Amino acid sequence: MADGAADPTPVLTLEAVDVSVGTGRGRRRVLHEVDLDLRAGEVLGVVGRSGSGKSTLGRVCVGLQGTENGHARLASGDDLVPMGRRVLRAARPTLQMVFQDPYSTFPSFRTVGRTIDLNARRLLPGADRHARRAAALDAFGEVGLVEDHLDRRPAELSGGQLQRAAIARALLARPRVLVADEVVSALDLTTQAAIVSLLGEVSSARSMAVLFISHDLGVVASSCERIAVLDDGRIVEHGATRSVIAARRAPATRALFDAVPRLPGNPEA
Ligand SMILES: Nc1ncnc2c1ncn2[C@@H]1O[C@H](COP(=O)(O)OP(=O)(O)OP(=O)(O)O)[C@@H](O)[C@H]1O
Repeated sequence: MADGAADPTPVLTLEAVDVSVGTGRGRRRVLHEVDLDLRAGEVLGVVGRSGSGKSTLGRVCVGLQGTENGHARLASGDDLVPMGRRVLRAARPTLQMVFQDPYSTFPSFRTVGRTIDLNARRLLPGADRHARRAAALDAFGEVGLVEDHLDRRPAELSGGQLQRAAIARALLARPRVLVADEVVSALDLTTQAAIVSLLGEVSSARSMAVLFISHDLGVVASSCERIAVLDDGRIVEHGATRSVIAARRAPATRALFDAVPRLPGNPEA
């Protein structure tokens, strides 16, 4: 919401979602009965150790991951889980995901602007070249980039600038849900803080739900008012960040808490 407060109406609600992956005897369940709601204007943190199922959960939220049981309902009432191809195709642009490595989004041989324009052709059907460029410039402005950045190749931008460009690319679709999967893990601490704060700003300004995935409880705690802790594919704690961290009921939460480095002389850091 524009005033910075989250709208409690869910944009997406997961109910008892089970996911299994692999085939034959290697098939196994990696998400168990996950309940979660994503709210407009809110950055919801999902934290868990490596392999706990965070990315799988993120993919469920954008309709990229098939599920075995449960529902993933949009505010419109459409369910992503048994959703037919036609409905999913219509909903997909409003569900966007940004990944850890922005170089996977932007091929090295194209300017960033060219890649974004190729996406814009699909996401903004009917928009001519000038309208697409204007939309890209708008999105760039929103993430703190300028026109000159559009005309550079990925190697000519910093990691933080390229991650901003990846967020801008996702914003072109005017998403209702943005899944940010370890988007700051490869960045230095100052750039991490800037990107985290940018996600909060765009979520609030656009009344967009952001699912912020990280293995780092410190990063999530600094950026999300509400968090869910995943362990072995189950949400073991879920609630206001402050309370979850203060109580640290689940062993997984305690382990993540203990992994956050403390500065000498500042036990609270
Ligand atoms: N397509 C797949 N085939 C087989 N196993 C898979 C597949 N996708 C995910 N997994 C397994 O599911 C589990 C959850 O994976 P997922 O990537 O969701 O975890 P994660 O918490 O995001 O891990 P990381 O932080 O290391 O990225 C892991 O054990 C992973 O090996």
